[in-house]
Amino acid sequence: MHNDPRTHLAAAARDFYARGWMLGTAGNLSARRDADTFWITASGRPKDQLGVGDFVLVDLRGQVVQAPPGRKPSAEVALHEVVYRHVPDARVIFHVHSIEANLCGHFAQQGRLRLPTLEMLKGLGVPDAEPQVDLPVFANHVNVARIAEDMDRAFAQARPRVPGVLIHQHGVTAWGPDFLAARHHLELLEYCFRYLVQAKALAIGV
Ligand SMILES: CSC[C@@H](O)[C@@H](O)C(=O)COP(=O)(O)O
Ligand SMILES: [Zn+2]
Repeated sequence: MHNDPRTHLAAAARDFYARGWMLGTAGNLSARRDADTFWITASGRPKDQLGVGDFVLVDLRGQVVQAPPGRKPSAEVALHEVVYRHVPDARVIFHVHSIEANLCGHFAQQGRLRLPTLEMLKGLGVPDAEPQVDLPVFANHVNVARIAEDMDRAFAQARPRVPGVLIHQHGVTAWGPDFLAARHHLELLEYCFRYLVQAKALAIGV
């Protein structure tokens, strides 16, 4: 039970809820169980109170493999599938709704958000001295399958340079090879978002 990914996902959800990133049931988290399947949060559950009965096992085509009674996979499971299919070393995915991520969507141009040239981008795998890195920003369709199609098409052309994407007026999705790396990637992106919002408020060019 100690190494059950569901326990780690529930702990991450409590942490992110406390940071204000998963309020009102928002967001969804997943972790690969093996090459073909991953655990994902059940839809509509309070993210500060998840137990092992709040996770659904699905395969990479979105088929439910195992679900506790009355539980359905996250409505956004298709977005997790796209990431797992295209990014072989993604084993954990965190999707949260922070205020700063949503404000930053408004700073995007042509579907890309230029990240600030911060030392911390090294933690996102960008070692350049003057990093010029864009985060992909996808439109938020009511039909989640349409967002997944857009992501699938974009990832097929080029995987994002950093381990994350933004969905406009919705939230951020970050991933990593393990729980700690995925959390660090999410924290670093959220740091960039806070930086951009505050820089804008102070009218500082980044
Ligand atoms: C608070 S509504 C948010 C949802 O519409 C959705 O965007 C979300 O992140 C959570 O959906 P869920 O089906 O619980 O995984
Ligand atoms: Zn969402």
